[in-house]
Amino acid sequence: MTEVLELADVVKSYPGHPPVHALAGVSLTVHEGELVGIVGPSGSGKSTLLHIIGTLDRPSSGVVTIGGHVVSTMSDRRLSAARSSLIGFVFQQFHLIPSMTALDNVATGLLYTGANLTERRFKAFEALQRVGLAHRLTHLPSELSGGERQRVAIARALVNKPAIILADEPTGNLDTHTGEQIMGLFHDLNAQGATILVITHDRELAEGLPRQVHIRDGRLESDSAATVAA
Ligand SMILES: Nc1ncnc2c1ncn2[C@@H]1O[C@H](COP(=O)(O)OP(=O)(O)OP(=O)(O)O)[C@@H](O)[C@H]1O
Repeated sequence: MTEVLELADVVKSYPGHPPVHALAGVSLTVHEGELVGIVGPSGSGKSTLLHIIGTLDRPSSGVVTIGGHVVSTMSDRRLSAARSSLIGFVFQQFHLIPSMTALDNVATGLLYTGANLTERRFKAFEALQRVGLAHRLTHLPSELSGGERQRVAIARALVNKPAIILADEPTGNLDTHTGEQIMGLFHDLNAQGATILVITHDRELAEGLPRQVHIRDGRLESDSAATVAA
């Protein structure tokens, strides 16, 4: 199986008296085609891990490899160019552009690829089809339900076929039923081959995922994949 993500002894410390070790030596391997929940209580280090896996921040020490690229030492310029092919982000608050149609919101996921507008819109259309929103292309975010907004955000995340889809509390802003539909969509996309990491404080949500990694006090507390393998 191909390794898509590897964290090797990742430490992230914030200066202070005393310093805070938000990540205190995290090692984790995720293979292509996995659907993994990273679960932990408030203050456990989830956001810090999200920023580091998402290449938005760098570890104090340790190595992060995504899709075969060592991103922890990559220059900012190369990272900016590569990020959308490495990571597709899905956030709790959707983060759509209010003045843009669903189609153009998704097409923004291809802005740094060099594709022209026609190509970007065509790929955006295909991505919206994959999330079941081919009938909502010209709607603005304000004309969509919460679940539909999150589907647009998921289409934007996957439009450039990133190595990993990284979802931060993706159901946190949705009612229970809609949240279950969004998790169902992640399962479908995963069955089609997408590698997906869901970061959440919600143990129940994580229990519905094939692999769960628990984090506490900046350390991996347990990994269901390791339990199965042991
Ligand atoms: N910029 C920062 N400077 C100093 N300490 C920080 C900084 N960011 C996070 N921390 C500390 O690092 C630890 C982990 O924080 P982090 O935000 O990663 O946890 P979390 O699991 O995402 O929490 P929550 O679910 O409440 O957002 C906490 O003790 C936090 O106070």
